[in-house]
Amino acid sequence: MKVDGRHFRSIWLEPDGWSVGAIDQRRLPHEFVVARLTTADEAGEAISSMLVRGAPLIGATAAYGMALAMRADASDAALDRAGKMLAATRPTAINLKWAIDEMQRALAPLAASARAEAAYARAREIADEDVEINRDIGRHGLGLIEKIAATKQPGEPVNVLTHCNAGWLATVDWGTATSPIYQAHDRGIPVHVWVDETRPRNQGASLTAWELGHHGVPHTVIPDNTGGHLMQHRMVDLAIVGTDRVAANGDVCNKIGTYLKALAAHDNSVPFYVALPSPTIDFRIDDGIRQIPIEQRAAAEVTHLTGRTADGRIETVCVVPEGSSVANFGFDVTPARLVTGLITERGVLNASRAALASAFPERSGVG
Ligand SMILES: CSC[C@H]1O[C@H](OP(=O)(O)O)[C@H](O)[C@@H]1O
Repeated sequence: MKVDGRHFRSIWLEPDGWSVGAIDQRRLPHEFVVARLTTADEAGEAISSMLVRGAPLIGATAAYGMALAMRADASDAALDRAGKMLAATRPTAINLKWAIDEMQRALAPLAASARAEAAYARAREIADEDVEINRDIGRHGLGLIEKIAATKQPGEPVNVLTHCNAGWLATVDWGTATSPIYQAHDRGIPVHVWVDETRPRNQGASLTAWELGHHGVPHTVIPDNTGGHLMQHRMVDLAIVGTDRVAANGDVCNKIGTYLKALAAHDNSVPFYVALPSPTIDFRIDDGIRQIPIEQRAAAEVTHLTGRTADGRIETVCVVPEGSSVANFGFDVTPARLVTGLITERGVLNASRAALASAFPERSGVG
């Protein structure tokens, strides 16, 4: 997407042909800083520290991490070691495992001498495929927005609520939940986005708002607990969120708080859509609530806030009393029955095993 007139992806191969550039998302929205990854360990640290985050982007970063590993040491042991190290960075987004499996499938049969070049080629393919997939997600989701826009008065916006950041910063480009929004906006359809701040890391307030602002999309940042009130007062036409893993039965794992939004949407008959690329589907499991591992992150993400002071200094402050216990569950699982539809690169599907298997037969046979 464009930032101040320049086109960016969230991650890219540098002109040197081997090192990897990435936007340091921990510094947004106040500082636009680009990081340069030169080793597999740096790629792993970028994922663990959330320098990069978002299921598809985590996968693309791991793919480039495998390429960086092969550049340094293309032995079987190094291939195995890099895969294990990167897979251990974060447990919930299945795109990470998918990308590592894809890379190992491409590299294992090759002679060590051929692995580095092949690794970079496959990593670039994974990144480019993500862009195309997300563009198609946007095209299918656009139809949903267009249908609602047809019921509005001229100039009256379609009000979309989203949670966390499932924008172009969470992917290589376009985003998943934001792709339909960008495509509607770019076609002149009035849209307005309610942006859940999304505690504790505030990916909505600091990333989604930043993205939408740079793209000129009208939006309003709201405290996480506001969505139900807005839905009760018919101020939300539909919700579109992203996801880190979808179980074969259509259960959806996403940033903590998504389940509560889905409950409020169900109670107010607000359509609740989940946008996802097919690598996010985990056909190996069919009970998301019991089987998807939920990452628990550091207490400091809850107890401390980082922001910019009025005189421009970046500061971190504590907002919780010493001695209080803290729980920081990163994700929750929304049961398929609360999901109106899954917006994928192959169309808008029911949140069901039959619909997922029919749309992605080549993947549903995964043992
Ligand atoms: C397009 S996937 C976005 C998905 O990933 C985010 O999690 P995190 O920021 O912790 O990587 C969040 O669940 C988003 O919906």
